[in-house]
Amino acid sequence: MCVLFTSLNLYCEVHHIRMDSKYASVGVGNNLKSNGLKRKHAVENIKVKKIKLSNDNVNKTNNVKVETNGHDNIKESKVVKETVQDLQEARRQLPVYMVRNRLLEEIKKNDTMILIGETGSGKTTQIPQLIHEQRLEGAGTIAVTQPRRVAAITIAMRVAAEMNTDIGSIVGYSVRFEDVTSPRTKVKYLTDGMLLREAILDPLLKKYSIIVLDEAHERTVSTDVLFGIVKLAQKERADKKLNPLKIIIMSATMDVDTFRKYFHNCPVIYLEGRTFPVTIYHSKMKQDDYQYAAVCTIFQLHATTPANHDFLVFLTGQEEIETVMYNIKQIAKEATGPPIRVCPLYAGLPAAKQLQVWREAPPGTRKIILATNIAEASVTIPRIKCVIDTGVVKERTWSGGTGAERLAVRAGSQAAGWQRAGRAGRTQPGAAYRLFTADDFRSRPLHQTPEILRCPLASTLLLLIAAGAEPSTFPLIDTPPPDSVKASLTLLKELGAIDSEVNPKLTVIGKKMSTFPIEPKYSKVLLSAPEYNCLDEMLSLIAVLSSENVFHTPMHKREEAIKVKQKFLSPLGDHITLLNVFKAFCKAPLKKQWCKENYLNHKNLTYACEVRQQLLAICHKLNLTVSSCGQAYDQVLKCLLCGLFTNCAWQRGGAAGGAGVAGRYVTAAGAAAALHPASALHAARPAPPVLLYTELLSTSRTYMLTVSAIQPQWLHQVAPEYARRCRANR
Ligand SMILES: Nc1ncnc2c1ncn2[C@@H]1O[C@H](COP(=O)(O)OP(=O)(O)OP(=O)(O)O)[C@@H](O)[C@H]1O
Repeated sequence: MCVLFTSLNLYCEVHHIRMDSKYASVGVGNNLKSNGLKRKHAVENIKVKKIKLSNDNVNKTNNVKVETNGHDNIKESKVVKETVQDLQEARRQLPVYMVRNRLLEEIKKNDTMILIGETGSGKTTQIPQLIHEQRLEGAGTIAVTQPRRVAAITIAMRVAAEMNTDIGSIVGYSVRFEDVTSPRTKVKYLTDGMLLREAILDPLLKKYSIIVLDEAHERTVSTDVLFGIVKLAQKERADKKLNPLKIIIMSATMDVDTFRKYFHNCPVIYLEGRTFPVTIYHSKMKQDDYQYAAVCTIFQLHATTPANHDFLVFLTGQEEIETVMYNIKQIAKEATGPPIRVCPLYAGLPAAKQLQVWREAPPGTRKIILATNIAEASVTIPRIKCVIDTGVVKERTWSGGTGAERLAVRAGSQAAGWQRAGRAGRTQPGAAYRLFTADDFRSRPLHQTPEILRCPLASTLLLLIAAGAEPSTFPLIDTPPPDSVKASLTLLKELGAIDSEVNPKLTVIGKKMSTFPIEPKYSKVLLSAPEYNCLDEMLSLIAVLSSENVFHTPMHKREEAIKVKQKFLSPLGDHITLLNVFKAFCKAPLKKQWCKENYLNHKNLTYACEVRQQLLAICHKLNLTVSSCGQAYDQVLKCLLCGLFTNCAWQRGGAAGGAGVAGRYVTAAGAAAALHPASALHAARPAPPVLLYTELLSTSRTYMLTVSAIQPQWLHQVAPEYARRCRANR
């Protein structure tokens, strides 16, 4: 087991000042040529403001103090919690804090500005605090958006601690299903999706006097839409002589040219310097198996570094994280080095479990965090000394034409590489081990493709229309493919959410749909459920469908896991099977143990319970009657069809094809699709003539995921107009 690295220490000096650089992706390192970032994207001939840092008072203190007993015996170390003084001292060392007066001047002067500063320099935690200390927000509130909920929560907590105040008072956060703010809140961290939801109620976002759009490089659909919303809100507020809106766009690695053009050539402020260096290592040779390479690297480092050096490993998804976690635990039994605590971190993990990553491990124990790109930007996980970057990311792309999604593991962008490396070097000097070569890194695109160019747009368009915008004229940085927009508008029209595809307005049902933070097809299902007397079942089912896979099929116990799954299987298909699982989980007294015995994922089922609670609260607000249809599962499937009627597939050659063509279907859009081998219906004979699928996924073939058998006439009963069109087209 050996992975060879070449050391490319990009830090010639720790507190570097680049007086000549106009390049946005400052990332880590001061040598633009050697880190592969060319200046071809530099903004030429613009008024670039540079804030120069002084090295004088830069003092490398770690704000988690480790008291040792005089020698290097880590096991006997005592971790001391940060006091208010410690926190203030740590603040003073941050590059942003050191140039606060200059920065505040710029903020006062400009209505809109772009701020570029290295990872960990203090943009997210300090800028809003500094603004508030000067009361620049006036009577309004400062909103700071984050692409991910875990970042919004942990940063708000950090800022509240630095300001020595309770979370939810002056500093608060608002994320999907959780609002920890009060009328006193002046600094509010929130996900971009939440601000977008607020824009439905007030498109001018009048309660905010300053909006900080952080991690702009991520280009999530919600952030892209928000750029347009705040730009329009700023103009309209000025035109109507309402309270002015200040906009600050921030990142360490953004494409400045594009943003600057979009925001009327606003000033760009470059902030230089970071507190701690990060040394970058690249693999000397190409690694064919990045999971294997990651495990090798973990144990190489484990044997040679002190226990208080925690590791952060970037992987692509939950299954991969669980496999690597299993391998680490097995190898750790015989490996030399301190005890290990492995913590997963991915979007589908229940909120409380995600936050466990921020808990201190017992002294003398090494924490190894296995994360998806949820931990790539914004977050600070104290004690992370080594980042292990597999260099890959799982990316969904969607075809508006067939409605199929393609899920592929791809090489990440250079910006992602710098962001990942930037998770080290935040509370102490760090290192990033890239499991790919330097040449490979240099050949990668600078930035990833914006999400808006590759994902379904129905949810976003619904919110946009709910906020009173006209999709065809709405100012977006990048225009999504016309067939994506058309397919999404058609879907909204068919769901009854909008009155027309041209100049659309929300219908009554569309307005209700927009209050649910889930896909429109699912909110339509919930709104239809009282009619079928099954809202109780649908809440459970939609909650499970909004979570990650609840089945746990370990490679080494595959046969047994499949055998155990049989007891939940329904001949009607996967949806009722999932309902059986969820009902049994809710009844089980010792849930963790029960999940283990039944090869079910305890975390994902717990997350589904959380989601169900929140959806139920919204249903109560909308006065929907929650009742159960008992065992009348036809009702459940008909109700599901109310939202998913565009997801039907017919057996090729008709039902007469029998068992010979099992698994070969054609969707309403004309795409050939097969039943996924994991489906409860995969072995059904004769194969059901019509299926309802939840997702269509293209890998080597196009598969239907989470599927149920339906009666052909149901489609006519539930969506007669659509059924007629389908029949005419088939
Ligand atoms: N939860 C935390 N625990 C300990 N230190 C923290 C925490 N959050 C922030 N810090 C400290 O504050 C510094 C600044 O963090 P901040 O998130 O403001 O940086 P940033 O410039 O926004 O970084 P990025 O571009 O990566 O988002 C960190 O480098 C770290 O030293």
